[in-house]
Amino acid sequence: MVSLRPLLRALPVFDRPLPTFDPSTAPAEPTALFRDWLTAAIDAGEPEPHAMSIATVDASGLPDSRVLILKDLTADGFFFASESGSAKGRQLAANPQAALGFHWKLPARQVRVRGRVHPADAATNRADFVARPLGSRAASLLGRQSEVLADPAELDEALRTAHRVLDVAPDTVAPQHTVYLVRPVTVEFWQGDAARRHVRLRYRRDGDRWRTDLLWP
Ligand SMILES: Cc1cc2nc3c(=O)[nH]c(=O)nc-3n(C[C@H](O)[C@H](O)[C@H](O)COP(=O)(O)O)c2cc1C
Repeated sequence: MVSLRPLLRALPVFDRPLPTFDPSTAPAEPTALFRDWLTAAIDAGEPEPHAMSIATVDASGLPDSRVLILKDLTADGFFFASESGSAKGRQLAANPQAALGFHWKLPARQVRVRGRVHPADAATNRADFVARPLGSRAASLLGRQSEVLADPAELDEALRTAHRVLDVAPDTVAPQHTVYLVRPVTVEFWQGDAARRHVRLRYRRDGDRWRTDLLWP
């Protein structure tokens, strides 16, 4: 097999104008800084700036990771939605802890979040579900995320059935649809730098307040 190494080594890293980040001006709350950075990523034209990786751990202790969409950010923390019966849903039921990773490539910024995960109650899940676009609701009605798909034709048929169900009963809610809150205990902001003098600022929850540390890059 031809080595990928020369190709990978030739790829530029942080070889573009980048913003600077002065941690001495950072707000007391990480949510405020997250909002600033997300807004900057949107303004910079970052595709899917609200996409994040979420790492969970399975029953054997093996980490797992996938990309999801951030649905909201409040003083409580970071919200996403998925299916409770999926691989991640089962992992979170057994071990309700997760790490989130945001990577905004254009400004070379990363945000890392760690914390406990709390599923929402049935009323919240229902309200979130009915506010989703039709195609997303139909896809969620399949309710088989992460199961083995024996034949792609089964998926097409199941989607047609889900659309028929929603035509007849538009208020139908997928029972597995779950909104999850990640309540952060740490949130780290990382600003990349062409000269590799990256800036890292970590917020740690301490009772009702946040403490901050700079970290060596
Ligand atoms: C940009 C992007 C956004 C995604 N958003 C979601 C999402 O909000 N919810 C979700 O369940 N899966 C989403 N997915 C699919 C997940 O990455 C994953 O394939 C799926 O949730 C099954 O994961 P699991 O088998 O680990 O449970 C998204 C994928 C990408 C690439």
